Amino acid sequence: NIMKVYKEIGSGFKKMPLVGHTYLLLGNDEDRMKGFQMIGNDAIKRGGMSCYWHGNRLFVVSVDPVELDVILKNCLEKDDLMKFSRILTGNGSIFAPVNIWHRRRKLLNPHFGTKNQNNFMKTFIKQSAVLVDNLRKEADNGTFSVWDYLTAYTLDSVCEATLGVQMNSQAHSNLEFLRSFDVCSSLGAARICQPWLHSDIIYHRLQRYKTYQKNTEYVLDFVKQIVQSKRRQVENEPDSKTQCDKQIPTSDNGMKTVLELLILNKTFNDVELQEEAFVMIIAGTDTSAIGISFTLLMLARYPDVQEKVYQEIQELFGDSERPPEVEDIHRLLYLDAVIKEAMRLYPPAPVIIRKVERETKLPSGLILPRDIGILIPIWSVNRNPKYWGDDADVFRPERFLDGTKRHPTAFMTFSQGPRACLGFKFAMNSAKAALASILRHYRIKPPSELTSMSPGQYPPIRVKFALMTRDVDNFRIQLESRS
Ligand code: HEM
Repeated sequence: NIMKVYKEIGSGFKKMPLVGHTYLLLGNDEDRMKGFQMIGNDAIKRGGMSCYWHGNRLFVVSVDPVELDVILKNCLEKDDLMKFSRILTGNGSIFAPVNIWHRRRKLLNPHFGTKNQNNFMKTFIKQSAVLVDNLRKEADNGTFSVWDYLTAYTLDSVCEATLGVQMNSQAHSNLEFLRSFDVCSSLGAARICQPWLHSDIIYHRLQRYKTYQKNTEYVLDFVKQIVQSKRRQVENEPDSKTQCDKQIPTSDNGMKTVLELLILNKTFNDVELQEEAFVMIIAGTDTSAIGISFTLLMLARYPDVQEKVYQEIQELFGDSERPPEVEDIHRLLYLDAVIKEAMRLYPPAPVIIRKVERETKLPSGLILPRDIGILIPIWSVNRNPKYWGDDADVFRPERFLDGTKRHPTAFMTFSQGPRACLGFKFAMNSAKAALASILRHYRIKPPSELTSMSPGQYPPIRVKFALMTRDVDNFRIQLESRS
C-alpha cells in the first residue's frame, strides 16, 4: 500500500538507494532548512502533495489546507522520529503518545482558556517593562543581537505565568539553561534528519553524543530543581502564598499555574511533573522569542509598517508615560496583523511530523495507509500561492485585515486540530506586549551593513533549521531612542 501511495503521488526528486531523499537534508543547519523548503516547494508544484523518503520510510508531504484539515483531525500520533526529542521531553504532552497525551491535554486546556489570558497579560506587561529597560544600553549604540534579551523575556514570562516561578533571567542574564537547550536542539535536529545517526550503537560512540548528554543532563536537572521546590512549597504551605507565588497574579476564578494544578491533581509523580514543566518551558520560550525577533526584523526592513504600528500605539498612549493596561494590548489590531504576517513568513516551527495510526481517506480520495509518515512543512503551507496569492512571499500585514476569506488551515504557524498549539493566545499576547513596549520607546533599524541600501536592495534573511527556524545572523538590529 505504501508503494501504491508513492506511485500515485510521486516526487520531484530522485530516490537514492538506502538514503532515499535524505541527501536533501545534508550539510549544516542552513542547508537543512533549504532542504525542507525544497521539499515543501515540490509539494506546492505537484498540486499540494508529494512524497519524501527518509531512508526506507515514506512520508507524504502535504501543503494543502483542505487535506491537512483531515490529517490533523485524524492523525494525532507524532511520528516515531520524534523519539529523539522524547529523550528530553519524555512523555510531556508535546511529543507524547496519544494515550498519554489525551489526559494531559484535557487537564491543561482550561488553564490556557480566554479567562486566564488576562492574568498572563499582567505578567507580560511587567516583564516587558524590564525588557525595555534592559534594551536601553543598546539604544543609539550600533548593531546588536536582540536574541538574548528576548529569550530572557520569554523565559521569565513563561516560568512566571505557567510554573509560578520567578526566574529573573532578565535581571541576571542567566541563560545557561537556554544555551544548553540550544545545543540539544541543534544536535537533535541533525540526528533526526540523518537516518545513519539513528542507531544508538553508532551515535553513542560519537563525540557529539557526549556533548548532547552533558547538555541534556543540565537542562533536565534544572527543571527537576524547579519542580521539586515548587512541590515542596505547594504541599507544605497549601494555604499561604509562597515566595515564588507572591508576585503571580491569581485570577478571579481562582485559577492556579499549570504546575500547581498538576501538583494538586495528585496523580502526577515527580517525573511526570518534570515532563510537563519542561514542555511549558521549551514549547513557550524559544518559539515566542523567534516570533518576536522575526517581527522586529520585518519592522526594521519595512519602516512604513513600523510607522503605522507606532501610530496605533500613539493613539492609545499619546505622550503619556502611563504603563499599558490589559485592554490596551487587546486594542492593537494592526500590531496583531503584523506579528501574524511575520510568523506566516517565518514560522518558528518550520516543520511538524505525524504518523498515520488508522487508514485515513483524504478529500482528494487518496487513502493514507497505516504506519505511513506525514511531513507538514509549515513554512511552505504558509507560502502556498494557491491560498495566499501570487504575492505569497511578500510581507503584507494588511492581508490579515482586509476581510479576505481564507481556509483557516492556510495559516499553519500554530498548527490546527486537537493537537494544535496550546499556547497560541499566550504567545500572541506575549509578543504584542513586548513589541508595543519596545516600539513605544525605540525606533527599530536594520543592522549597520544594510543602512546604506534602500529597503528594496536588502538581501533575503538567511534562515537555518535547529528544530525551530532561526536567523543565521542571530537577529541583529539597531535601536534608536524615540525621546
Ligand atoms: C510563537 C510561539 C509559538 C508557536 C509558533 C508555537 C507553535 C506550535 C506548534 C507548531 C505546535 C505543534 C502542533 C502540532 O503538532 O500540530 C505546538 C504545540 C504546543 N505548543 Fe506551541 N507554539 C508557540 C508558543 C507556545 C507557548 C507560549 C506555549 C505555552 C506556554 C506553547 C505550548 C504548546 C504545547 C503544550 C504544545 C503541544 C500541544 C499538544 O500536543 O497537545 N506553545 N506549538
